Amino acid sequence: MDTIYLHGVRAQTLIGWYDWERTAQQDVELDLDIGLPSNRASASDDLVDTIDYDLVVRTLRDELTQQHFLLLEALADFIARVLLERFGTPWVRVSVTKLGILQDVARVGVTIERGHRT
Ligand SMILES: Nc1nc2c(c(=O)[nH]1)N=C([C@H](O)[C@@H](O)CO)CN2
Repeated sequence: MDTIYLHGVRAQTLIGWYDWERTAQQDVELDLDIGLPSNRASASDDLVDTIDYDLVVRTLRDELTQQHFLLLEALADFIARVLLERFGTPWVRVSVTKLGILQDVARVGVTIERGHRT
């Protein structure tokens, strides 16, 4: 399966288990590996035959500013569902990272996979 990757995508959302985290949106970093429904674009050289990664980034940034989550797991699942349901990806790996939220821990996050990799 051909894939598109988008790594180190910064986005903002309201997220956190604790009340103090949910007073303002915070930056999260996304690492996305997105399976393509076909490899048609390799031959056609046409954007309509693939997933437009620019549209993926714009869609996710827009959606995440309108949502709120308690856990990173729920945020990752939301992103996976957008990619599966709206972009037609058959398989996706989503990593979401909080930056500097824990003392002496640079990055903490979760990774999930959804769909089927062929
Ligand atoms: N498995 C998880 N553990 C924790 C999460 C999470 O999203 N998934 N979140 C928190 C707090 O929101 C944390 O970011 C700040 O203490 C704690 N544990």
